[in-house]
Amino acid sequence: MTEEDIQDVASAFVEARRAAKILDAFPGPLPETLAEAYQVQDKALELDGRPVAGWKVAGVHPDLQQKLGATRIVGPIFAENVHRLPAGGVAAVTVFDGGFAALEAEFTAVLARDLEPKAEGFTDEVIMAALEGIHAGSEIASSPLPSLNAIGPLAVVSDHGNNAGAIVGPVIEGWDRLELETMTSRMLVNGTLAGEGSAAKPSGGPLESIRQLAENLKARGRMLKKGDIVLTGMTTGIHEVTPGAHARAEFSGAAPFDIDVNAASNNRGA
Ligand SMILES: C[C@H](O)CC(=O)C(=O)O
Repeated sequence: MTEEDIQDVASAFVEARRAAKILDAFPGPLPETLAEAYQVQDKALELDGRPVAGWKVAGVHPDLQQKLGATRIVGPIFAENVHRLPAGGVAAVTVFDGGFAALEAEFTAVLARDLEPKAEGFTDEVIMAALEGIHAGSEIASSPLPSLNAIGPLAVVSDHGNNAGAIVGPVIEGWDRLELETMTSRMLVNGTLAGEGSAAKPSGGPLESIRQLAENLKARGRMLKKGDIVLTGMTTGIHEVTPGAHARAEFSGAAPFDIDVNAASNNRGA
């Protein structure tokens, strides 16, 4: 991609999100590498200008991991799209009506302090020492481009990692001592069970997601800061929704929370 391509693709996604305008195709040449896709993501962050309160991490399909040289991808979460439900309750979230929209039950880390790189790298011990806790949570994944997820990780990274928000629910009781398999999750959409899982679903669990995110951000001259949140990867599936949907997220060791899905409008995009 040329510098002009990067600018044009980033600007098209930022404008489409700002105006809640649906795109009928990827707006320009698709990046050929993840390095190019992150250049688009960084340009979009620069053009958008809103404060970032954290990051989402998603798995890369095993068939694509070798070609892309990664097992995870990441994307930013804007502060205004973070819903905090410390005791459970209901979050009213927005998605792009006619675009891609999905909810995902995710173990969600909150940083108690900056995650500084150490000589030994971002080890489990280094990460655990920087965490305030791991919470029940949900990603609101949405893009103005309905085919974004189907096109694949290069497209997803280019459009803000396909993120439109996060719910940070109650802290998981015993988060710092439980085995990953015993930290279970399930999501119901419109009253029907949509999927079940556990913290073991993203290979290596939440700490591996945070480690790969920290390495990714370091390479981009960024870092995880005190108060940041991290959506550590879907555990029960990618549950596609449309405005008007209602969902419930249930995690072992935490009160449940509910989600009301609304359409983003041009004065409150995602
Ligand atoms: C819907 C996203 O593009 C995928 C994702 O967030 C995940 O797999 O996790």
